[in-house]
Amino acid sequence: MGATPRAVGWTGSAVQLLDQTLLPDQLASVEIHRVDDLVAAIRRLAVRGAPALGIAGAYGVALAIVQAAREGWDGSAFTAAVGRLRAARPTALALAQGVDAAYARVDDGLEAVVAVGHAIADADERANRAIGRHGADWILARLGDRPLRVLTHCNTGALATAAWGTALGIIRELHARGRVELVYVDETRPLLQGSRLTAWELAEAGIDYRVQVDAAAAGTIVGGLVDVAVVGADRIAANGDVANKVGTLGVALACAHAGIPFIVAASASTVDPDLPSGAGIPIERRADDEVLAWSGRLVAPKEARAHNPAFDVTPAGLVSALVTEHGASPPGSPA
Ligand SMILES: CSC[C@@H](O)[C@@H](O)C(=O)COP(=O)(O)O
Repeated sequence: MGATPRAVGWTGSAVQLLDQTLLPDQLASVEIHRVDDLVAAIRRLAVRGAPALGIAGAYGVALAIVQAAREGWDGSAFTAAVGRLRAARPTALALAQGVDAAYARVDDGLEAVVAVGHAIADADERANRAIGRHGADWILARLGDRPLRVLTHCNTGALATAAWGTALGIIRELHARGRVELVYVDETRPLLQGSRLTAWELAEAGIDYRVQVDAAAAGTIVGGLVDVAVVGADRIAANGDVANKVGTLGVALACAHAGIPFIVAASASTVDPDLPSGAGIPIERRADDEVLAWSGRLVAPKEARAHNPAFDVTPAGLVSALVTEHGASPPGSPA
């Protein structure tokens, strides 16, 4: 079982992505040579997960420099391309942060912009390792130093980050300490990041897991089969409200009912100081066919319309602890 390959990289002239839409069947990379191809790759979730999107955003600005030189863009074509990249997915704060940090160095040239992408990736990996340690410490201090049954939603692992993972990084750390009995993996409708990606990462890491449909999560939690739930975040408002993959709120509500901890793991940069509460977090709406079709076949009447928000917002009051690289704290307090 090898280390999970990097989700995002820079080849010297192109963005390299591990195409996550192909997992778990194929582990294959694609090289992206045009900014609008990167925008399309982000929209179809070839690369996804907030921290990985931040790295892709920074390298995407480098790609814009390369493409502009190749195709003779003027300044407004460059700015427009960077704008399309920044807006490719609205909920993950990291994408805009990665694009903005790289764009601020454009006048210093390609290497300076690429260095921003490398620095974001390095900082993310360091943050994730610290999140893993702090999260495992918090959980074991409260639940007792024993093997635990953990539930997670979506994918927050190496595939979603520079390496290691946030919530999945805590699970990896607990496993390294011999403290994981079983992980319940919500499949994560409609795009199955749980069953396709998290289950694959757990299998690679040798961690025992069961995939369950999202609708089973509340019963599993309230039925006493789970000791703790750990999830990631795409954006956290200043008051601690958390936007994460749709279905997270249901997990949090079930944890509150069952009286078990609901832990959010994310780098401190995920907190958006400009948003007083979760009501202001932009929630991505995705295409109807993600819900209404299954393996290319319609599974609803052909006139059906879908409600397909990609994220939901969990109120801070349902979050037992926010774990960042700085430690575990009650949500809404300084991270
Ligand atoms: C460390 S990843 C944190 C979040 O980005 C993750 O939980 C999530 O919701 C990802 O959603 P996705 O739509 O797959 O990009």
